[in-house]
Amino acid sequence: MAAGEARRRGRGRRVRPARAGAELARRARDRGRRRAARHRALGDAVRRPRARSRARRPRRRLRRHPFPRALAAHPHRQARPGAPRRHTPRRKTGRLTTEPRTIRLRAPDNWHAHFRDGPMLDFLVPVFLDSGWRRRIVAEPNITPPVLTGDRAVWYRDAILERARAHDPATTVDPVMTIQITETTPGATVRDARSKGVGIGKVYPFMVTTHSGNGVQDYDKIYPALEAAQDCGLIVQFHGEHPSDDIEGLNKEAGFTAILDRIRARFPKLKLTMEHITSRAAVDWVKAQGDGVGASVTVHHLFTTVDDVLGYSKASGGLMRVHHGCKPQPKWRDDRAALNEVVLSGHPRFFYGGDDAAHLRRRKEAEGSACGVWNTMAALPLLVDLFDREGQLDRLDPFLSEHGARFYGYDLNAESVTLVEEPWVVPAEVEATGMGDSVVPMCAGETLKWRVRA
Ligand SMILES: NC(=O)N[C@@H](CC(=O)O)C(=O)O
Ligand SMILES: [Zn+2]
Repeated sequence: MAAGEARRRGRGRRVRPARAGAELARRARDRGRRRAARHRALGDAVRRPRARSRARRPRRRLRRHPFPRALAAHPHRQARPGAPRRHTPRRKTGRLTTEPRTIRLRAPDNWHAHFRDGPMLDFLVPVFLDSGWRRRIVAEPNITPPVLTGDRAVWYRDAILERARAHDPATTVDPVMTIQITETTPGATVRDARSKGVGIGKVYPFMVTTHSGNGVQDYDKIYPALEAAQDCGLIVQFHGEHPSDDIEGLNKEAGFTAILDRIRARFPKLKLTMEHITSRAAVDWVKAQGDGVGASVTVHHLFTTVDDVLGYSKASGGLMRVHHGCKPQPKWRDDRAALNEVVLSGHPRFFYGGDDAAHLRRRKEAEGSACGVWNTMAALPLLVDLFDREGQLDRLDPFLSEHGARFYGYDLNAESVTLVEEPWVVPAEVEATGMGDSVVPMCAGETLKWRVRA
């Protein structure tokens, strides 16, 4: 997004997190009072029971081409000046016609997220909780210095939990610990980390993404660590892009499957995840594997293509959109179609991993722009809208909170998160307290159909 554009958008507002929290709480109280008043006046239940709402919505077959519709409702279309705003249709519930629909989800897990460190950590943790991410969140290890050992992972988890408890003393958030596996990680370090409760090892390719200067060039060199991981049951997550300069950027993910084939042949019992996949090639590769291979999918890769980043889509208005830029970069429409199809089909080895990757505005809107999409706030509203439009709401809980939990060996969450079908304007930017800057969220300044209930 061009500098200053968000400010020009009248609908977007700059929100201070602390004030935003108070404001949300106040609005929630007001809503509760209004709802109670309506109950008293009308003596009726206003919230549609979930079972009934599902029963009423006939299950549609998965569209062969979900995108025309997804594009028509693409959030960026709504943001264009002068474009008609879409309004949430009010559903009729008996006599009442004004109460918005609600959906109660099993509390979602997020199998890939960046909490960062220092003041950014203080800033981000409350946003995760307020945006509905209140259970398991995989804490990526690419902080400074990186998380390379079990001891540092335990420190990081405690640091995240401390911030979470300060924001909400009753928090149920569960930061899932990771260690980064590099070419010099000894097997003993993997075993030690596992004994300290670390469940995931993370492999970044050399110099492909943020803080990946210590990433892997020669995958044979991580075999001792992978062997230990296979033995002690550490699941390994791969940022699946080939580090070789001989393989060009948009082909790096498809090219990486050759590396994974070799790893699979050598360590057939190693459980692994191909993360934040973006291509039909990756979808097909993961589908062709057995139970030991899973894949995480972000929300931005379900919605955007490379044209949205490079400024070729109508929605981009002909401008390069750095806030959509991330690694792996979104690919072509057919790749996005493959992601949508597999996720909406309910395939049990595909689960949500947001790759929530906040960067300060000055790091994004720069020559040498940092990669990463900050989707934490918009993710759940966008996913509910997508699954709803495709008539697949029944498959949203599995995608968000069941497939991943089963793959990683956890019980299903007992908690829930509620979303309300009410237009919600995503802030144009959020002040990054104490950092003299802000962070621009996905769908900045745009109106989404659903919002997370505080
Ligand atoms: N996804 C990104 O584009 N960036 C991530 C790193 C990563 O997960 O690749 C980040 O740390 O900002
Ligand atoms: Zn990431």
